[in-house]
Amino acid sequence: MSPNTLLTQTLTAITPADSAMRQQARARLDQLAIPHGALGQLMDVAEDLAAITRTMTPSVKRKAIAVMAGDHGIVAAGVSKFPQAVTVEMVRNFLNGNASINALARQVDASLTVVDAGVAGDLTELYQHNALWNRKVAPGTADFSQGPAMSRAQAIQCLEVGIEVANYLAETTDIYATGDMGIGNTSPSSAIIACLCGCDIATATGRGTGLDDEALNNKIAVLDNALAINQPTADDGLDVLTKVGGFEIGAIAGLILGAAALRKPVVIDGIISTAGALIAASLSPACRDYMIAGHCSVEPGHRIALNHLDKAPLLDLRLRLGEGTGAALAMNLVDAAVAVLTEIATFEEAAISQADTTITTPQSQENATS
Ligand SMILES: Cc1cc2ncn([C@H]3O[C@H](COP(=O)(O)O)[C@@H](O)[C@H]3O)c2cc1C
Ligand SMILES: O=C(O)c1cccnc1
Repeated sequence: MSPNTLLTQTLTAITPADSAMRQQARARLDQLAIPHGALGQLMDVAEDLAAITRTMTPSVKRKAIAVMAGDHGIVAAGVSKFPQAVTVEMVRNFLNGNASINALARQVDASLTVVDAGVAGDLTELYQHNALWNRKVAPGTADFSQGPAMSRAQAIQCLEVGIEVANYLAETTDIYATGDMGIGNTSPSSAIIACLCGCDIATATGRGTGLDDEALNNKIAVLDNALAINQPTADDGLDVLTKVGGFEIGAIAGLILGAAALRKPVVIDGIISTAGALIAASLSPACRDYMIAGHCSVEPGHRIALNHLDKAPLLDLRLRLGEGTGAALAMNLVDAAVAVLTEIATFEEAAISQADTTITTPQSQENATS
């Protein structure tokens, strides 16, 4: 990588979240007028937000969801239940405001940006739409069951698309969420997870949009063979993205890197977004600090990837959709985490009696007198 590209500048700008601010937040959370730790995972997110934003009063009001779209040559091997045309059709649906992500983004008052990172179909008539970015790297990846999905230059290009989106939105955004659209994209996601988490491809592969047993077995065989042909370097995110990735997955990884460089939180959606998160973490381990895992989907590889990133998902609702839906839903809980940190009084502030540290049970009284 040459030193002056957007990617290298962004990687250089990423530093770990602030541990002093994390400690300060934890100290306050420990003193809240509740039984110790009683708000559970919301308190962990509150601590993360303080460390990410370097303030005890983080704001996550201005929410931006970016849906990265791209197509996949590997659909020719019969790995998805739906035809490739659905990718374009769903992009149109997003722009008309009628998709699942539109409904859930409205619910949390989040903006929606749709990025053509590599859709196979022609979107020319839609580019006039302000919410759609034309950053088509190529009309779909190559079929990675035959050779690499993309060139190394294209992998860097799609990462930089995501960084560009993060930077463009930065001025009006407190918190990002990732989303994806691309028929066939659970296949590259499972392949990325197998490579970067070091697990068997069969354990990381699921039914996607609803494959039956026979089609699932075919998907596993296709992916197993694709990994044997491509031999991605197991711990090299750029090589893995190049050989078995997708343009929208690279753009998701770039969005995460961009958010981390800007010191803003980013809520990660389902298996496709989490595959992007693995690529991002492989390029910059510190960027993991800025990720909030929105949910855990039904796809078996998703749990493996979240464990590898050491991220506890906020929701487990049997979702298996993508588009950013799980991340949008989790934004409600991120709002709640801010309220926990900024609105709840401590024992001292609210003049509430603290827990007894010398609890007297009949047994301990007996011990004391004997
Ligand atoms: C109508 C429709 C809307 C979607 N929205 C998200 N996906 C999700 O399903 C696709 C991945 O599954 P697979 O790898 O099995 O193709 C992606 O487009 C993902 O975003 C959809 C899929 C369909 C059919
Ligand atoms: O985990 C996801 O987000 C997912 C699962 C199946 C299909 N599309 C997306």
